[in-house]
Amino acid sequence: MNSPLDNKRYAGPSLRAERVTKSFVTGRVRTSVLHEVSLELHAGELTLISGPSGCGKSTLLAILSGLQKVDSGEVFALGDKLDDLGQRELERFRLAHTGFVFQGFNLFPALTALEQVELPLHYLGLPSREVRERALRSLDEVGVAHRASLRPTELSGGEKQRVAVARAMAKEPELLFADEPTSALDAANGQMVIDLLHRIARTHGTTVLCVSHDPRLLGHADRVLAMEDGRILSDQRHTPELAPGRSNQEISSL
Ligand SMILES: Nc1ncnc2c1ncn2[C@@H]1O[C@H](COP(=O)(O)OP(=O)(O)OP(=O)(O)O)[C@@H](O)[C@H]1O
Repeated sequence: MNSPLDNKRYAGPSLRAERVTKSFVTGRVRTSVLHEVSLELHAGELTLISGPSGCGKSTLLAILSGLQKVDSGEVFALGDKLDDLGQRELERFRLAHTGFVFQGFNLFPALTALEQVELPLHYLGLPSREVRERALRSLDEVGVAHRASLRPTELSGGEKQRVAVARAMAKEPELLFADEPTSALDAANGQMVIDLLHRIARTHGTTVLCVSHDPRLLGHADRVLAMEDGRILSDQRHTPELAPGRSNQEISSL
């Protein structure tokens, strides 16, 4: 097995789940959330997992990203079996190879947009100059470089989510996970964020996995997995409605 800290360009499916089951026990009640879910995800694609509230989307994302353990079954990320990694190795794997975008942005109130993006790069141990260059490049890529010195209270919802995307991308992760990234946004900003995630998948070869119950996103993914009651019911490929020529200036105007 490769070391989990190797720079990974894995030729097979970047994420693979084999007959994954998961249940939660609350008091005396056991809730089965995932029933033998199997899937393969590939680099350079935006895959959307859609389905009604409570069907297990976030649990599946948490398992595929190593945040939660399976009850049975196996998960492979960039060729590594996640269950074989110890807690420390898993944390290092996630730091080096994964990025996350959440519904609530998860920005630190006291930090400027630039500092939010720089923070994980410092954790990676990169030299200060590279940290600054990468963070500025990442903010520029999502169209908010002109907001670099502002704190979250001074940013719109769409700008906050774009800073969160920049923070996730600055590490140049192979795997990018987004849990309901557009739920707190209006239609125009929601579309902008999903198109950004799609563009990132295409231009960086990133595996982007997005879970959402927002039907407006369906047309913006390369692939849609429809979930219900802890099972994947369908797996469809799309030609996404994308605006590839959108400039950063246009993005900034939203
Ligand atoms: N830590 C936990 N402890 C107990 N039950 C949990 C836990 N996490 C999730 N569940 C339950 O598992 C089921 C699936 O939850 P999950 O968050 O994966 O669904 P979801 O499809 O992402 O829903 P939503 O769209 O509302 O976020 C729900 O019934 C939820 O209450």
